[in-house]
Amino acid sequence: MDKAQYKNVYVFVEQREGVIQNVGLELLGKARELADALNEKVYAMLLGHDLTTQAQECIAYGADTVLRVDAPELATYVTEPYAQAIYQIIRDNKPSIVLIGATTIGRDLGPRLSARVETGLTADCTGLEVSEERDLLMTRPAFGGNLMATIICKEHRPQMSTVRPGVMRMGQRDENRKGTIEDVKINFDKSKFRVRVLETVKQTKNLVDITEAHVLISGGRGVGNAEGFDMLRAMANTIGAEVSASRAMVDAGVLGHERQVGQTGKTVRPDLYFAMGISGAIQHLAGMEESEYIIAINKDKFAPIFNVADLGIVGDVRKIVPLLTEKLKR
Ligand SMILES: Cc1cc2nc3c(=O)[nH]c(=O)nc-3n(C[C@H](O)[C@H](O)[C@H](O)COP(=O)(O)OP(=O)(O)OC[C@H]3O[C@@H](n4cnc5c(N)ncnc54)[C@H](O)[C@@H]3O)c2cc1C
Repeated sequence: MDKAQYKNVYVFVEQREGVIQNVGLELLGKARELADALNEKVYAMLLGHDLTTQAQECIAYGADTVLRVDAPELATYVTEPYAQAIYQIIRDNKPSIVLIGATTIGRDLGPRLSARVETGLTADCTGLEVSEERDLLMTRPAFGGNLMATIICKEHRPQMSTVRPGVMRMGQRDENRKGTIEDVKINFDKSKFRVRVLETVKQTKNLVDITEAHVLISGGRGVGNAEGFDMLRAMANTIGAEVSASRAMVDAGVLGHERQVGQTGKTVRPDLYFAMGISGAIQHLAGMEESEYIIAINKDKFAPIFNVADLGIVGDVRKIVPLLTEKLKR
C-alpha cells in the first residue's frame, strides 16, 4: 500500500431525521486540529435524504468540503446502503483518516467499513493526535480501563477510529466560515440490500440524555439506596439538574443504565458535576473527569475522587445533601 496516496481527514457526520448529532460536530472540531497539524483538509461525509442546511452546519463547525450524498436509499440508517456509500467515497478519495461517532449507528458502520477497505479500526478512542511520522496516535482505555493503550495503524490506510459522544470538545460555530459542498452520486448495488425498514417505532418512555445536562448530581454506593436518590432528586429539582449514577448503583437497579456515567456508561462534560458518595474508580473517572467543575462529597478523605475534584467535602452525604438543598432553596 502506497500511504503517500492517502490524505485528508474525513468525518462521518451522523444525522437522524435531518438533525446532525452532536458527536459529528465534536469530531469535526477534532478533525480540524488533526488536519491543521498535517496541513491537510477536513471533509464531512453527510448522508441522508431531503437534506437542507446540514452541509452549511458542517462548514460552520470546521469542514472545508462537505461530500453530500442525498438519496432515498439513505433516508433512514440501514447498514448496507450506508456502508456502500461511504465505501465508494473512501475508494474514490483515499482519505488518510476516517472518524466515526461511536453511537449505535457508528458502531454498526465502522467495523463493516474497515473490513471492506481492509484496514484496522480503533474503537472508542479518548485521544487522537498526530505523530512526528504523521501517523495517527489513537489512544483508548484497555484492560477494563486500567491502562491507556496508544494504537498506530502503521501499514494500512485509512486510519479509522470511532469516538464516543461527549469525548471530544465541539469547536466554536462560525457561520462565516467558507467551504465547498459537493454532491456525490452513489451507484448502489441494490442486489445486496437485505434489510428494508418497514416502520419506525419511537421509544415512548421519556429517557433523559445525561450528556446534555449542564449540572449533574451523580450518586454512588455511598448514597446507598433509592431513598438516598430521592434526596439527590430533591436537590436536583431546586437547581434544574439531572441525576446520574455510578455503575454500582445502576447494577443495584436504583437507576437505569441510560443514567450511568463511566467507561461502560456515558461520557459527560457538564459545567458542574457533583460526585456524591462515589469513590472515583478509574472506570468512573473516564466518564466525567473532563467536567468543567467537580464537587465531591465523600466520608473517606483518601477517596480517589478527590484527586479530580475542584472542591472536596469530607463528610456524610446523607447529612450534607439535605442541608445543601435547604440552602439552595433559599
Ligand atoms: C470493565 C469495567 C467497567 C466499568 N464501568 C464503570 C462505569 O461505566 N461507571 C462506573 O461508575 N463504574 C464502572 N465500573 C465499576 C468501578 O470499577 C467501580 O466499582 C464503581 O465505579 C464503584 O462505584 P461507587 O464509587 O459508587 O462505589 P464504591 O467504590 O463502593 O465507593 C463508595 C464510596 O462512597 C463513600 N461513602 C460511603 N458512605 C458514605 C456516606 N455516607 N457519605 C459519603 N461518602 C460515603 C465511600 O467512602 C466510597 O468512597 C467498571 C468496572 C469494570 C471492571
